[in-house]
Amino acid sequence: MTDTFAAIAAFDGRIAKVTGPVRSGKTEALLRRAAHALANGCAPEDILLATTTAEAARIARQRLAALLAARGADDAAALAARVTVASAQEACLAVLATPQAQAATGRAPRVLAPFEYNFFLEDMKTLGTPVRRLRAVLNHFNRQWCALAPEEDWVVPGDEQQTLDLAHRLLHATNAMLADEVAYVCGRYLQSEEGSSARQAFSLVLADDFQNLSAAQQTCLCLLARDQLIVAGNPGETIAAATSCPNAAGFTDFDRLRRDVTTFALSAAFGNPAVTAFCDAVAQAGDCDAAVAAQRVGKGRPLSTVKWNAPEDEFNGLTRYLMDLAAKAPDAPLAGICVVAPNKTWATALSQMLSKRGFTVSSLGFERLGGDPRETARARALMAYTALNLLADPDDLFAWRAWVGYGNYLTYSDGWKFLLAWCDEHDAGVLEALDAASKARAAGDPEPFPRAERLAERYDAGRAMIAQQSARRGHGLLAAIGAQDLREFDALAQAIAGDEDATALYALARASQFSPTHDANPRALRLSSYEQLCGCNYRAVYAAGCVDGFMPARDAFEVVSTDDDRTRVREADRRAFAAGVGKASDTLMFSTFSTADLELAERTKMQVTRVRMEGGRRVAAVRPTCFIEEAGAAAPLTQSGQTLLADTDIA
Ligand SMILES: Nc1ncnc2c1ncn2[C@@H]1O[C@H](COP(=O)(O)OP(=O)(O)OP(=O)(O)O)[C@@H](O)[C@H]1O
Repeated sequence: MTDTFAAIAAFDGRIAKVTGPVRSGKTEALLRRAAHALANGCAPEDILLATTTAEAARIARQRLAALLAARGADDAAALAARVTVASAQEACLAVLATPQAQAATGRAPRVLAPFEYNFFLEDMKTLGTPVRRLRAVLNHFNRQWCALAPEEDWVVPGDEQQTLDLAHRLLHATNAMLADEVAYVCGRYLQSEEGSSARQAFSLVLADDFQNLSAAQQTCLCLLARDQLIVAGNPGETIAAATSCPNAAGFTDFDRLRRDVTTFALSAAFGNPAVTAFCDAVAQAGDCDAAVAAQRVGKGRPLSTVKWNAPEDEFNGLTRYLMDLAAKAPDAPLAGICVVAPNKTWATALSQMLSKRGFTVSSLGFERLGGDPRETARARALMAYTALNLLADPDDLFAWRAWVGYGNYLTYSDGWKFLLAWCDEHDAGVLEALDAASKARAAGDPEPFPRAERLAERYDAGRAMIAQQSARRGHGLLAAIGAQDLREFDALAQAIAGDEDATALYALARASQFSPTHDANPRALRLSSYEQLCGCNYRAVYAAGCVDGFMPARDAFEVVSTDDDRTRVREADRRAFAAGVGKASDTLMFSTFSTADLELAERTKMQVTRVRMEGGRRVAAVRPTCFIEEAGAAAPLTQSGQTLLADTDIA
C-alpha cells in the first residue's frame, strides 16, 4: 500500500492513471507527486493540479502546503501558492485570457452567469422555434461542445445551422461565452497551429477526479502537459459540478485510448471503515463498476439514521443536537463539521436555524442567483448584480444586454434583435447602437431602429446610475445598487471590509457565481450541497433531508418519464450521494423524516407515497432515501429523533 504511494510520488514516466475507491488517497497520491517533484527541483510554476471545483482547489492547495511543511520545506504556504491549483474550468479560462488566445479565437472568456443565460435564451427565442425544440437543440450544442466535436462536423444545415449562427451572433456581439463553450474554445485553440505555443505550458499536470470533467476539459488538461500527466479518479464518484456533461468514460478508457499508460491501483480506504463500506455498498448496488476497497484502514464507529416526524422537527432537532455537540467540545474547530442539504429550501431553513442557535455558518453550493429577469419584483438580486457589473465595467456589453432587458416580459428581445440588425447595417458595435438610440431620444428624432426608444430609456437610466454611484464604496455601494436588504448579498456584505470599490465588489460577486469557496474561518460550521463536497474531508457529516425525491431527485421515480430517464437520474444521484457522504472521516449521520405538509412536499418535489388528512391538513407520507436501504448490511440502524435528543440529555 505504502509502496504504491511511494511509486506514484517518484513516477518518472510520461502518463499514469491512479484508480481507487472512495477515500483511498487518490488526491493524496497526486499531492505527494507534486511535493516530490518540488523537492527534486521542479519549479512550482511548472505544475498544474486541476480539480473539479474551486473549493476542491482551495483545499488541495492547503493540503499541499501542509504536506510541504511536514517535509520541512521553507515557507511551505508560499511555495504551495506558486503552484497552479485550479478547477479545470479555471485552467481553461486562464488559457483563453491571454491576448494571443483572444486574438486567435476572436473570443473573450467573459462567461454568462446562469441567470444571464436567460437573456441569451430569450434572444434565441426570436428565431420562432418552439421553446422545447429550442432547448433540445441548445442542449445538443452543449453536449457537442463538451465532447470537443468540431462544429463544422456536426451542425446540420437548416434549423440547426440557423440556431448556431444566431447563438454565435448574440455571443460575439456582446463579447460573451457560454459556460460549456469554454473548454471547447480552449481545446480547439490548443489543438490549432496558433495555439501551439500555449500547449504543454506545464511540465507536470496532475488531474484529480478526472471522471467529473467533460471530454473537452480532459483533452485540454492533456494538451497542457509537457513532460508528465497523471490522472486520478473513480467512475463511481462522478458528479456534475465541473460541467453539465461529465465524461466518466474518459477516465475508464484513459489507458485504452493511449499507449504506455502506467496504472496504479489504490485499494485501501482510509477513515471510518463503516463509512467507506457504506459508500462502496451504495455504489455497488448501482449500474457502474465502481472501485471497491480491498482493505479498510481506520477507527470504526457506527453510522446512524435519525428519523423525525416532520421537516420542522428535523430543522429544530438536528440543530439542537449540533448545538449540544459544540457545547460539549468547545475547542474542536466547527469547520470540521458539515451539514449537507439536498436543496436550497433545506439549506436556507437549516442556515437560518443554525444562525439562530448562535452558529457562524459558511454555506456553499446554493449561492447561484435565480429569479425571473422578466419580472422586476423577482429580479431584484439580478438587477443589483448587473448594476454592480456595469459600475465595475461600463464597457461590459453583456451587462448592458441584461440591463436594458429587465422589466419586460420578453426582456426587450425584439428590440435587441433590431439593434443587432442596425449594428450589421452600420458595421457598428452594441454601444454605438445604444448611443445612437439615446441621441435620437434626447433630440426627439425618429427611432434609428424599432423599439430603440425603450432601449434608450433603460440605457440612459444605466448611464445616469453609473454617473451617480461610481464613487461609492463598500456597504454604501451595496445600498446604492439596492442590494442591502437582499438575502442573496448577505454573505458578500458580511465578507467585506467596507472600503471596496465597485471593481473589487464585483469580483467577489462574480466569484460567488463562478468559483465559490467556503469561508476560511475555522469557527464557521459548514453547510454544503452534495456536489460541493467534492475534494473535501470532514470529521463529521450530517446529511439532512434524506428522503426520496430529494435524494435521489423525484425524476428518478416519476411515472411520466421513461425508464432510461429514471435510471439516469437515480444513478447520477447515487454517485453524488456515495461520493458526498464518504467525505466523513469519523461520524456520519443521515437525517430523515416521515411526513410533510402536502403543499411543501409538492413544492420541494418530495416523492409522496400516501396522502392523509390530519387535523384538517393534508399531510404527505415520505420515505427515507432508497440508497440507505440499498446499502444492505452496510446500512445503519434507524433511531427516532426523540431518542437521539433524549440520549444526549437534550429532550
Ligand atoms: N497513505 C495514507 N495514509 C494515511 N491516510 C491517508 C493516506 N492517503 C490518504 N489518507 C487520508 O484519507 C483521506 C482520504 O484521502 P484523499 O482525499 O486523498 O482520498 P481520495 O481517494 O482522493 O478521496 P475521495 O474518494 O473523497 O476523492 C484523507 O483524510 C487523507 O488524509
